[in-house]
Amino acid sequence: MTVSDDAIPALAVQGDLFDAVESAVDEGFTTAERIELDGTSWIEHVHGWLSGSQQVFDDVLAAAGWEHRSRWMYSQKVIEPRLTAEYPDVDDAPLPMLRTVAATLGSHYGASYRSLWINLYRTHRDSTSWHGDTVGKTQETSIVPVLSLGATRRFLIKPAEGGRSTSLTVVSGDLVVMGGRAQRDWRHSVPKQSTPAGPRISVNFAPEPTP
Ligand SMILES: O=C(O)CCC(=O)C(=O)O
Ligand SMILES: [Fe+2]
Repeated sequence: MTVSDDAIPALAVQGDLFDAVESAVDEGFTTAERIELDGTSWIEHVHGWLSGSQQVFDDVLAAAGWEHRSRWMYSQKVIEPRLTAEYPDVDDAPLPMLRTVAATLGSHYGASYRSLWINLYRTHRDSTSWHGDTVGKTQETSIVPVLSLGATRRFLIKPAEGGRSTSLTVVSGDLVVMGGRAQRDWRHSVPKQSTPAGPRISVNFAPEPTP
């Protein structure tokens, strides 16, 4: 189901024209903090990677083609607790700057990012449950970057076979990157929370298979 534009404005955070800041990424990834999850998987938290992220949030919120997806789980149709916009080709992404972002990520992580999907968590009640990204089905190892915009939320990752989860508190402009076997051996999620939060957008980049 495509969400009509009428459904979105209530979420828009009032942008002040005079506060408009140029957005820019840190090409040196100087604030990257890497956590080795195990011998073959890692997660990296790049704090404040994108500056001027509020402007990017506003622009993506307004321009993306949001869909409210549902899928069959056993015999029940379940509506996902978030909105999504998918762009199999970054050239069709709602903002040209996302192409620059994809290219910068590609050269830093030695991968090629063409395809992306964007999530909108309308409130603290929206979420993404435990999963590994589909790239894990076809690629033994992969590097999946996720750019956060808007409200602060928790990003969790735990071993696929169960165990303690590692929690990252992710603020607007932060980048979270999962690498190695993280999509096969680990599961990640953005849980619902009881503390009220405004809307958050995550931009997820899928790596092309390496030839
Ligand atoms: O929103 C996030 O930070 C992660 C979303 C995610 O893992 C996904 O859509 O596959
Ligand atoms: Fe994911």
